[in-house]
Amino acid sequence: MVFDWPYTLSLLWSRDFWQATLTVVELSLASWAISVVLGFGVALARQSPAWLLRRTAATYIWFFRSLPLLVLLIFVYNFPQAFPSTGPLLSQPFVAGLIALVLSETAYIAEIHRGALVAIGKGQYEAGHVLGLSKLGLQRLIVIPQALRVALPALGNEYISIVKLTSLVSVISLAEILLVGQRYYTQNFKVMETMLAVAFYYVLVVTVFDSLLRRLERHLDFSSRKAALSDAEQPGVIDLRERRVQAGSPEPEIRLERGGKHFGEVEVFRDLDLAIPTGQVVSIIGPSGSGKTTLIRCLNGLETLDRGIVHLKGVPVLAGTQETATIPAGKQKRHLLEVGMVFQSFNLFPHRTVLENVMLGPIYHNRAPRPQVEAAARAILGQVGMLAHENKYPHQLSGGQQQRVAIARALAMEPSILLFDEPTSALDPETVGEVLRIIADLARSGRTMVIVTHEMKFALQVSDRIIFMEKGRIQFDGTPDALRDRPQHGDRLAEFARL
Ligand SMILES: Nc1ncnc2c1ncn2[C@@H]1O[C@H](COP(=O)(O)OP(=O)(O)OP(=O)(O)O)[C@@H](O)[C@H]1O
Repeated sequence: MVFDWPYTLSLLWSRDFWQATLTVVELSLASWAISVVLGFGVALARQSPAWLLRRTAATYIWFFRSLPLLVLLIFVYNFPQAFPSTGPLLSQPFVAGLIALVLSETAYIAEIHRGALVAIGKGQYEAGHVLGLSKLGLQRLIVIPQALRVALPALGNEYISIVKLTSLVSVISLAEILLVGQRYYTQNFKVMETMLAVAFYYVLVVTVFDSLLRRLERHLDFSSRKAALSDAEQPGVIDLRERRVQAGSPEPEIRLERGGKHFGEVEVFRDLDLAIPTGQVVSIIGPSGSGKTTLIRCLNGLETLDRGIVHLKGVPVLAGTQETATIPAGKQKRHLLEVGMVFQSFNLFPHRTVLENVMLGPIYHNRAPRPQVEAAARAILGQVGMLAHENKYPHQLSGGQQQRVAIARALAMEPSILLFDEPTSALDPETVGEVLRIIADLARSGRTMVIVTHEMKFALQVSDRIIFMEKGRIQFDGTPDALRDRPQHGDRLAEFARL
């Protein structure tokens, strides 16, 4: 047999093949784009706390992954036999092919998204929560950009699979590349020559889109961006120590009334009362597992209380799940913006620069026009000594620098109370000092602060009040001097504080 090269080459500018290639591109892109969006919804539903939603999503994924696409195509195309009213729509091979591909691909893509969503740490959601982002805002600004970057290589792969799967649509007579090839070789019997041209068109589509997806991947890959120092001028340096807050309000800045919390069998605390007056700096110390972190997480709604009420300046803002009082979500959110939080593990948004991290909250809440927010963010970054790093991404910073940015991010929301959850525990000993210096400056500024810490010396130096917690109970609540003056008879606190 002589291979007819001139015939194969002539197929490369065949109008029928180029038309079919356009159909394949349209069908595959539309199927992919729709499945990427719907798949995200199914992935979210798969993780939903609502049992029915979770089960429905899981059943959808199970069913459509089990069903061969060919069966689905024939079923959708012949659906009008049972429901004639769907005829005008589903008897069009392109529409029937699109629906079958979307039904099937949404199930696969949902699992890709789920993998990407799992890769986003709980800390990212918590950081979004303390900045007062709504569920939608959190998805749009924090989750989707990060999940997309994680999922993109697998989504690109799925696109290539879809391009190849479009060849199955030939069974419902859509004039795609394979069907055009079949029509040619059934007339001239030049199977090999025709199929070589068919292969060329598929490879062409895949190669073009693969290179476009790679470009998009590179564009979204913030980890490979250059770490450039900024030469921005410090706009109006404000010394943290000069920003004294008016103290002396009759109501405590924050108050927990009869707080109770347990995790399963473990009761963390019960009937706990705590009131922090405006301008007071309180350090909470105590052995591991005594409930310090859970306590401050309950103060800003990161953990739900079982019992008790949290009041901000006398207004109830959070109620335990077993309380009869309910507080509207909108009211909770508005008030909780007053409570800033700095986490042990920083929880900066890795896909945003230092400046963008600091600006995110005020921009989201429309606190001021963008140039004003930017100037304020730069001023705060200057205060924490991070202005030169404003254009860097979090992974390009040391732990201490990341924590200073996290403090700046919390300050940018102008909270009336700042909670610190072991802010130096994740740091190298060399960088602990730089973060403690910033916190000490803030403490001297008259801000209301609650610091959970294991840094005893630091707590004694900067705090107005020390609380020692053990087994969920407050065992000591007094000034640093009162703690130092305690008789040294080897009790638990003296032993813990090594006084
Ligand atoms: N999400 C959770 N699920 C189940 N148990 C939890 C959870 N978080 C905390 N606990 C438990 O609650 C208790 C108090 O933990 P918490 O983290 O508040 O203590 P801590 O005093 O801050 O400890 P550390 O100083 O080690 O951070 C511990 O027994 C802990 O195991």
